[in-house]
Amino acid sequence: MIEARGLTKRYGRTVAVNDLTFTVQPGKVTGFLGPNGAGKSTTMRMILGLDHPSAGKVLIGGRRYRELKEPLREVGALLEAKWVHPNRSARAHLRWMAASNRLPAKRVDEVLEIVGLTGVAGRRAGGYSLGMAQRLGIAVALLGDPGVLLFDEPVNGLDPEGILWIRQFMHRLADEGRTVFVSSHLLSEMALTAQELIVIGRGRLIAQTSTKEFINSASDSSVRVRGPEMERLHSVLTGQGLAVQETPATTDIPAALVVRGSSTEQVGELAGTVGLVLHELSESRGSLEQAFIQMTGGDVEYHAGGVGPTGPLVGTGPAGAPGVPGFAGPPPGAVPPGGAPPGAVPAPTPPGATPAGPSGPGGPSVPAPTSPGTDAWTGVNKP
Ligand SMILES: Nc1ncnc2c1ncn2[C@@H]1O[C@H](COP(=O)(O)OP(=O)(O)OP(=O)(O)O)[C@@H](O)[C@H]1O
Repeated sequence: MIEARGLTKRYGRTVAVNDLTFTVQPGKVTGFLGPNGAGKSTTMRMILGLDHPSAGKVLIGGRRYRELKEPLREVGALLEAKWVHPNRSARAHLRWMAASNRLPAKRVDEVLEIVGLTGVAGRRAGGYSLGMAQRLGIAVALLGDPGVLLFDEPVNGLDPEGILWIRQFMHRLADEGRTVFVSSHLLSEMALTAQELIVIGRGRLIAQTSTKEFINSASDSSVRVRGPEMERLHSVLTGQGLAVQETPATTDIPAALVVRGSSTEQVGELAGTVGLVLHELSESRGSLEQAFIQMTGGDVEYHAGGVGPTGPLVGTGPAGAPGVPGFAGPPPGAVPPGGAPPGAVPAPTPPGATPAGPSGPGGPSVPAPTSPGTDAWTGVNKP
């Protein structure tokens, strides 16, 4: 289990992590979700003792990282894949890691097998693809058979096969009862990977909730319904206080009613009770990414094309409901349609502009201060 309490990190005037309190439970994959610059990597570095909190604390199994007697046996991490000496083979690298952490050499072949690198373990790591390098990084993280695993944006740059492998692998680790904490800036990816979500924006907690609940609340959904007696259908639905909109027919799509704030079950049952025939009854769910941008919009540090927090990326309409008239989009920091997700904390007032840091577009992704010797002891994959 990982517990953060009031965790804060300041770099000069930049508050990278702001009073974060959350818990990561064992036995499931927990996603750490936030836009670029939200403070995910900084938080992970503090969990791993690579950075010191300015305030608050973070505990692994009830202890600070520096208090762990054999850290590699307690926590493994994948922060950046391409850090192995290019001329060293995967096996040689793992043997060196195992020896410097007093771990049995036989564990090297075990982890190579687990990540599927046995067949290429003798090849120089410099020639590995990104997917293979990620697997090697994961093998390093698993060397000490730790109960807690951290992955920082593990699928970045991978092809679909690599993404699927990592996703399934994380599920397997969680099924074994481990604590699996994985960061991403993509809600769509986390929707497929994580059972639980911790969502942050500009270093602050936005929500800690199950992925299912977060998605249900975050993305607007509507029911499309049509039948031969549209007028009667309309009055039955509005008679129940439902918000109903008519959508006219197009060349290939027939006219229908769009019902917000309801479900296909409710609409179908209402029609059924008055004996109305239906020709269509379907649910459409909004785009997750749109919902996520909307939810964290005021907390995004970097916007494409240098657009600020009040620019076009924010408030482009309700999630996945482009073209719905009368919706101008919420102000930055506003809760999504349907209210805040369960477990949501009040949206913060966006602080003043912070200086662009080194993790901005084009900059290195993890500008961690160097801690000589730390890598060998933690198994943290840093360049
Ligand atoms: N060593 C550092 N010195 C100064 N500022 C830093 C440092 N590390 C991070 N920051 C700043 O802290 C904030 C959070 O950065 P962090 O890398 O933790 O975010 P992130 O959510 O991991 O983003 P990304 O997905 O882009 O990696 C950013 O404003 C970043 O510029």
